[in-house]
Amino acid sequence: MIDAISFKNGTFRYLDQRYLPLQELHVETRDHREAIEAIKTLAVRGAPLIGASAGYTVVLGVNSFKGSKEEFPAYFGQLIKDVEASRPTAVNLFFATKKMKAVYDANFEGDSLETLKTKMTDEAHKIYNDEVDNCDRIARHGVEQIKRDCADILKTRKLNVLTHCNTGTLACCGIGTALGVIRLAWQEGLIERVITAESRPLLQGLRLTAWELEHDGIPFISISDSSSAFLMQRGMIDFGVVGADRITANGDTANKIGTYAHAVSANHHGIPFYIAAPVSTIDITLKEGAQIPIEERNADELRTIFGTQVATPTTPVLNYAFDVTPGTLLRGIITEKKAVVGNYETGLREICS
Ligand SMILES: CSC[C@H]1O[C@H](OP(=O)(O)O)[C@H](O)[C@@H]1O
Repeated sequence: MIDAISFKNGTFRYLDQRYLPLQELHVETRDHREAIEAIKTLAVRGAPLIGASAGYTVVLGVNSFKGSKEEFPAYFGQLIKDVEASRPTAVNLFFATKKMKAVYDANFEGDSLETLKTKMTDEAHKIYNDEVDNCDRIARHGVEQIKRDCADILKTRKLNVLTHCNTGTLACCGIGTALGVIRLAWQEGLIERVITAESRPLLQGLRLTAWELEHDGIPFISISDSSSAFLMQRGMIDFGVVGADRITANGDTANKIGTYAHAVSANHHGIPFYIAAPVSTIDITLKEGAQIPIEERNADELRTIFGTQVATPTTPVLNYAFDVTPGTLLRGIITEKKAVVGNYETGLREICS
């Protein structure tokens, strides 16, 4: 398995995804500020992995505290704020800090700081291990849903699947969410070919998903984001499955910019389009997608391509990192608990209770 992140003996180790696929560079740190920077710069990325990394980052911060127990509450509060300021959209990050705060609330008064640090480390590992398990369950539910929805096609041939950005081990701790569904579907002989949309501007699809699929020996082709509608029109895509960064109570879903366009095209062509994500990505407190904070990133991510200037430094740019796909365009939302199909208000509330 690809070693995206790990935490051993107080050291956080991550594979710096900015250099993939051309260079596999692992970084080790015991400094929570460096770990926060790794999340901000997408050295570490992907909603579930961001959540797990946020948990370990809190542990790094707690471990480096040298003050008195009386000084700890203020320090811990600032640490949580700093971690939560790293990226705004993936709700997994806040799911993780909420878990870490719960350990603090339950144990600070009665425990020594050393015991508290141990309990927080255990919680961070639990966040990571739960996401590994969630991927396997999501994959199972996803494959069963695809077998139902694509049964007619499967009578005569295998399926061609579109995916966007990266939702594999590099994003999810385990086999992946959408890519986990694809991996299991491939193992079960359902997949002819994977079509990975490049995912401008940081090219998570062209660089990372392609690297993971090549690593697994799964046949794929990469396309420009704007090609998906044309391939659908030509009958080259049978279904789409992507990940998520935040899903609201009505099924509206924030995911990498470009997802909405794929979903509109899929809907136009009558092609099933799924979200695959753990329950930790569902924000049931938000009624609809318009409430999701959408990250705007540095304009130079568009003006340059990995260090090469392609537009003038003064070119005006709007660089949204995510868009929001209405639940009405989704065939289903596949979670570790079940595939929610149809009434998302009811179905999502049920699995979040
Ligand atoms: C399995 S969720 C991965 C999710 O996160 C990605 O965003 P980023 O690369 O900016 O962290 C993208 O939205 C993926 O779908």
